[in-house]
Amino acid sequence: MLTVDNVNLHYGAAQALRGVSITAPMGKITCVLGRNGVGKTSLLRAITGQQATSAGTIAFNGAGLDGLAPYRRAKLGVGFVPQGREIFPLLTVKENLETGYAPVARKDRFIPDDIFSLFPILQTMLGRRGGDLSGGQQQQLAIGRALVTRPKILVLDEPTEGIQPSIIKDIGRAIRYLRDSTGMAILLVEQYLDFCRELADHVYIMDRGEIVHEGPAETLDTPEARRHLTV
Ligand SMILES: Nc1ncnc2c1ncn2[C@@H]1O[C@H](COP(=O)(O)OP(=O)(O)OP(=O)(O)O)[C@@H](O)[C@H]1O
Repeated sequence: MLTVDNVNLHYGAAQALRGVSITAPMGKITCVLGRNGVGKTSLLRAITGQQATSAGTIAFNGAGLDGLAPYRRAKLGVGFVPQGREIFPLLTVKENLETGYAPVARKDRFIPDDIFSLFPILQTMLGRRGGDLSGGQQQQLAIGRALVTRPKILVLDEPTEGIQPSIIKDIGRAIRYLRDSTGMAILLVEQYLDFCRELADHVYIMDRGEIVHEGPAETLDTPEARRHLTV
């Protein structure tokens, strides 16, 4: 499992994470909710190694991640689907998927069939440029690219943002399938409450850089949880 223990993160003098502790067990979907700007993306940046922490520890399946560069964490099985998707617009869908080869052994440098079973549209659009895809298709491509790296934990930053409902359903199904078929850990950050309530095994809520609530998905309906989520 992923263990984040008492982590602080600063941008200059501004503190974005304050003593954050969470776990994301294998075979479970863990969801972190919270309003805009409470530190959700910063938490994922700390986990994936894009932003240095100023205190605390992060470990995955017993291996300390602190101080490791993002590609080293990818090699250890941390797959990341960033906010805004970060698809290469001028590369084809196939080439975008192949950018996921970097951290994998030479023998594993192929695109697993599962990706096309989960997202058939990617197969039909393999030769199209990433920039020509719709937002929802780009999100599927971003998840596909992360799966090419053979992650043991999939970390997703607001996968439903700006995406039409039918594709949100497909993405939810894919995340559930990945949990059940591969036993990977899934950690996702969201603002969309219903998506988390349906999908999550365990939820955390953040407010102003801190974890302020933790529990099973049903606890999202308690007045205390709602208070932290309403604008
Ligand atoms: N590169 C940066 N430099 C300085 N401050 C930053 C930087 N990135 C984020 N922040 C600040 O850190 C705080 C947490 O931001 P963060 O993006 O982690 O929140 P978030 O919950 O993911 O929000 P959103 O839902 O908008 O993505 C905010 O106050 C934000 O302004």
